[in-house]
Amino acid sequence: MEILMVEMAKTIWWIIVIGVLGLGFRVYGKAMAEQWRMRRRLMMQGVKGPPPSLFRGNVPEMQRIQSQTMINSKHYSGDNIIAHDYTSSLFPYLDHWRKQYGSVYTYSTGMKQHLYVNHPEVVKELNQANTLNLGKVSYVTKRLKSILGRGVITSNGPHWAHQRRIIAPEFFLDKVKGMVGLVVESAMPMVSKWEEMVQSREGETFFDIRVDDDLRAVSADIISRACFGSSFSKGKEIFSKLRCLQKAITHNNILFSHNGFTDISFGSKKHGNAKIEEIEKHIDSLIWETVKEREKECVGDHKKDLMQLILEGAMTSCDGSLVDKASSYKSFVVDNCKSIYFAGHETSAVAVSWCLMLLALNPSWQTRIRDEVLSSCKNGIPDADSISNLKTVTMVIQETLRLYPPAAFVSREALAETKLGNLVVPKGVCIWTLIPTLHRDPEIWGADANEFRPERFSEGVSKACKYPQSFVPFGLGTRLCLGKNFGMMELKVLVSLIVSRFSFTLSPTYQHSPVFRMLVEPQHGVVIRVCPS
Ligand code: HEM
Repeated sequence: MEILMVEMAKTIWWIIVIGVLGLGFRVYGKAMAEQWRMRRRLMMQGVKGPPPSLFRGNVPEMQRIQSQTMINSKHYSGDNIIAHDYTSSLFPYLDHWRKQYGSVYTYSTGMKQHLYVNHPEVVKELNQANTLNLGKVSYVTKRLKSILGRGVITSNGPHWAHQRRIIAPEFFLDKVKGMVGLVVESAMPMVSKWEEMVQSREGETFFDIRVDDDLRAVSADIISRACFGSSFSKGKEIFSKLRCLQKAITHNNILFSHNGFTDISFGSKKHGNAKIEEIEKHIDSLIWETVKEREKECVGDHKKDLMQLILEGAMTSCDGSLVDKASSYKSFVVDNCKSIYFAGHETSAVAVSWCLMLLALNPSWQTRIRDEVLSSCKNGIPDADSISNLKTVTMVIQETLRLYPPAAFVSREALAETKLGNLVVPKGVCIWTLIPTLHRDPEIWGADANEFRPERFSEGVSKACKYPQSFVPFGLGTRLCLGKNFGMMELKVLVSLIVSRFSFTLSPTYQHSPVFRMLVEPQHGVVIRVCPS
């Protein structure tokens, strides 16, 4: 009898195992078949691409190309640095396939079919597609959940549209103009600190400054004060935790690592290790504490800064039916604060670092900026009026954003079948536009596309290149960067203040090594060699 019971238990156990495996294979098989169907539909429209393996798509080839590139990596210096199209070292497989299949091709990472789009005409279509059918890539937003939550950057559909409507007014041009003074105030302590450092080295012929951390701190201060008022006293801690989180998340390739069965079954948890979850919880509670402090301080008496708009927006969202119930008041507020914190400070700080690197290699442009700032701005300090006269500064910043756009990709997922001109993109396909490649395409920018020539922007973007819609440092279409005006103003102020006070070259200790950590940033920082004037 006992033996019979054991045998029965064993049989039941095997039935369960076989049932679960069968179900798993069915789900997996269905998802795989879907991917193959998407690929076939794209190929029938003339889109080519590397042949994928059955389970892992083109991931093995991506890994092989990537490791080959690491072995062959070169050392860059001087003019070589500017000419270096770093996409060939950061995303070598994309570059490899572009040369093989052209500027529109398809590839697979197993459970995801991708469409690479770097043709100016198709990018234009993407720019003009005024539809909620193109959202952010869902598997990437899952992986970034700890840092951006379900805020405006990562959400889609009506929930995204609602959040964007709440945040957008804070960054209208007239509002941004009113924040110039605040940006100057935040930047001056750093500039004075650098001046003191240089003066204290009297007698020495040069002084090296690693600019990145100081710029990050200034940019963090700016965004805290501009968007969240004085109540963000915990800002410093939040920023340093966000940076830790960014490094922890980008330890793995967040964009193109293999998305297999585990991604379908376990979603974001697969990548969530204990360290990431711990930092996330810490950041969320820091933000929530500051919100509570602010609510306690006084009610209804606040100036309408971004924090106030988000708080009011969260109230209406949670009362109404626009947002599904899971999105509570707390996560609405925390996620949007986190998003603005991240989007608003890393991007600007990295852009100024790259700009100083390029100016260090081009001292004649430093002189032109210095002359312009000193002649247009009282005491060399920009204000709401003089900032719009800084034409040379603007050109240099545009050229920096062309050669070193901090955001490497515009990415979208077709949430429903979508038409881009003549191309029908099946539902579920992820679309990738590699911004630096588009910005260095000689077809668009001419034979000098790999050179630093700010004068190409002297008559605006429309005259700088053949297809103006291909200049996309702030992204494109309906998801265009919300902080574009604010970011440009901030860059102009910082570059003007620094360049009008210091002449500098690139320190020999600078190691040119762009790295992708959600943004393309200088892996070892930018070190400038300041010469006392
Ligand atoms: C140099 C500075 C900056 C650069 C290069 C930059 C770049 C970008 C890019 C490429 C996107 C994605 C657009 C797309 O998918 O088409 C984006 C989105 C966004 N950026 Fe920026 N950004 C900068 C500064 C800022 C600042 C200062 C803020 C806010 C204070 C900000 C807030 C946002 C937000 C909220 C989004 C999401 C918009 C949406 O999905 O609707 N950015 N940015």
